[in-house]
Amino acid sequence: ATGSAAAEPIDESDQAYITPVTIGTPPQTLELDVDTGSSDLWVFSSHTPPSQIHGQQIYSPNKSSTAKLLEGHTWSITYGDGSASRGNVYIDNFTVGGLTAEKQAVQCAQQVSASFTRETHVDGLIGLGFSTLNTVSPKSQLTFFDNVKSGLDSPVFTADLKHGAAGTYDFGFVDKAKYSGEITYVPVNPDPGYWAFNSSGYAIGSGKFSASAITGIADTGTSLLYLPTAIVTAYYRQVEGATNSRTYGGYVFPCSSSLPSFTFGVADARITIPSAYINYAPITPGSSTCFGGLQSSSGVGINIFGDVALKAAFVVFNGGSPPTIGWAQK
Ligand SMILES: Cc1nn(C)c(C)c1CC(=O)Nc1ccccn1
Repeated sequence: ATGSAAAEPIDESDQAYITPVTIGTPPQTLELDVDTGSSDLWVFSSHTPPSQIHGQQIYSPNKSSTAKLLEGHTWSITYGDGSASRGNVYIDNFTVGGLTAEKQAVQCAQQVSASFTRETHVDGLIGLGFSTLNTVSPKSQLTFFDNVKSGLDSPVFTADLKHGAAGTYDFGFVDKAKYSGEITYVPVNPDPGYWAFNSSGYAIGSGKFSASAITGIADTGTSLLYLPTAIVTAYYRQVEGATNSRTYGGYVFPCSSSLPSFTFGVADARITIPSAYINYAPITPGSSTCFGGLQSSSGVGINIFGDVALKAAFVVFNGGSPPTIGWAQK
């Protein structure tokens, strides 16, 4: 089997991408944020306090004839940026891009933090990290990918995210039409539960490539690219008027500044992020001060190749044994 689903940016800065899914019988449609940086599939639901719902679509298990409460199980997750959610668990049919997991654990939110409430277009997350990270207790649950993997033509899913346009998540196949040149595969360390890999170095604009092993995670659920401070300060030294703002929590610069591109290595391959992707967004709508799409990972604790990096490439998440990750230009 194979599947293919759209990944729509929720706003003009591609802060997140949403993918339509259906849950239960009759099917209830929600739009979820595919997140390779976590492994919980959770949704706004009929169990979410109305005061915490601000335009999101909800899943009502009591309206699904195939929903079954997973008795005595709860979940609670806190993301690196401090956002959080928690709740109970139902088992139901879950379909993405024409692919159905019959008995998918659908985690219903009974509490979401303010930043999730503010994100009106995001009805929940589909965690596609390794199932070891799943927070359901007392028995942890499998991700959608792990539930459908054995039935896929190939045990893979791919991300083709775009800047300001709809991209796709494909399951079970690698679409040659979506990339140029070759895909370079590198090992993944599944132990932390993330798609962790080593980048081979970086270059700023047309500068020389600096070889250095940078361990990071490929995280579709994080907007920006977070790298070591030394790399980030070297980058913004080339940006007129850039400063590291404590007020805004990162590097900002005049929106009119011209920015260099940023290239990262994957083994001997090179992925170049166009400068436009690094001019991420005005700090507040209409401001002439812009926030950078490349920020330091020192406050994060881990290097994160988020959407700013991912949308410059075609990425293969290979769930075979051993797992690997493939990067191609497009
Ligand atoms: C932005 C950020 N800061 N720090 C410290 C980390 C670890 C992140 C990444 C992050 O939290 N991603 C996220 C947030 C919500 C849902 C899914 N993924």
